[in-house]
Amino acid sequence: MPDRLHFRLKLRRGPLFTLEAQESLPMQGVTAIVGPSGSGKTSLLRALAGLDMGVAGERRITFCNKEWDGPGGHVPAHERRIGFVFQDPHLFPHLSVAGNIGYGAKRCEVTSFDAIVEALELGPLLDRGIDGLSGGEARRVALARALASNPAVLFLDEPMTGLDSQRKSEFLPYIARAVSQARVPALYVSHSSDEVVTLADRVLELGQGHVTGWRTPPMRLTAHVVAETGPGVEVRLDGAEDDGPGASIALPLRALPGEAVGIGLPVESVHFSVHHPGAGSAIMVLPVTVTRPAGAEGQAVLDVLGQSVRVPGVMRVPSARTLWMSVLRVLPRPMVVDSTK
Ligand SMILES: Nc1ncnc2c1ncn2[C@@H]1O[C@H](COP(=O)(O)OP(=O)(O)OP(=O)(O)O)[C@@H](O)[C@H]1O
Repeated sequence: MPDRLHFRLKLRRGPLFTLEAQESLPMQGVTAIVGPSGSGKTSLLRALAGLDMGVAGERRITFCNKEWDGPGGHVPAHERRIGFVFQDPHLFPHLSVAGNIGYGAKRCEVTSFDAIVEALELGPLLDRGIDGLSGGEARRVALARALASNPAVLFLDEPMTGLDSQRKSEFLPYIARAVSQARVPALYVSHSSDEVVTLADRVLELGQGHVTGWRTPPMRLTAHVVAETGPGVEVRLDGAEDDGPGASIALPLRALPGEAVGIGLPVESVHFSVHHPGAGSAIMVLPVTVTRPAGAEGQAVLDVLGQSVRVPGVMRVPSARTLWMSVLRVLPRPMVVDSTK
């Protein structure tokens, strides 16, 4: 079982808002924290980080069996080994890109500077000043600086704020790569679950200062537009057979034939069977292979027509087993994760 971050908090922010939340988060992979504006996402992250200690209230926080806040005392924020990436990159204007990344590294023993620079493709920028970096480059530098501080956990608070959708979809794979290569767990705050769907292993929802539940991230697949249909487009998964229960889905989206579209299928609409389900109510039936069975965290990895897809651990079946995946219905409709439009 992975280590966990346990917390129980009751903190008053202003006259009208109280963060009252209790949860236990696995410290493995990416945990997205989503919720509407003002629901307390940033307040939660700051409380867990040990910032805002002036706010009166109750705090019990244990990170990987180490008490951060509680009867045993208080670990100051700078000793929690949190790599923080904020909405604003907050880079040091007097330092080069390399200097910014190395700033965190100076305070800790770090051997992975080169690996971080490589994972985030920052090599060509190292000698530059930070003036003139694009929004996406600045975010990569901020992420690299956080990783170089050798963190035990990353806290990402809407790090893509202000980036356009093209830059967002470019930045996401960098986060995914950095998190998996550095093997550091991450809490990722976002307004939009679409934004983190490619990253998150699990999604915690907040509403009005309370945890309202856990949501399973949709299964993400890439498809290509095959036709415009008037109200939208028809998309098809690459490699799907032309006949049989279609591998195509109608999407309410403006896009041109040939364009790639990322779609998220709600897991409630996806079923698996050992035998072909035959013609029925499925709008899509596809053969899939189990690449990695569900582990402790309940995520299995499947090969779906050459795409690697993570799904909750419904299948405790051996590797290499072939199954049939039926998309029975799509609730409320396939979520458009990203597109070039
Ligand atoms: N320093 C403060 N003083 C008074 N009220 C505060 C303070 N910080 C936050 N709040 C209030 O706490 C509530 C939660 O704010 P918070 O920033 O945690 O929400 P959020 O979910 O991160 O919002 P957003 O998505 O807009 O960033 C809001 O009502 C906010 O006005």
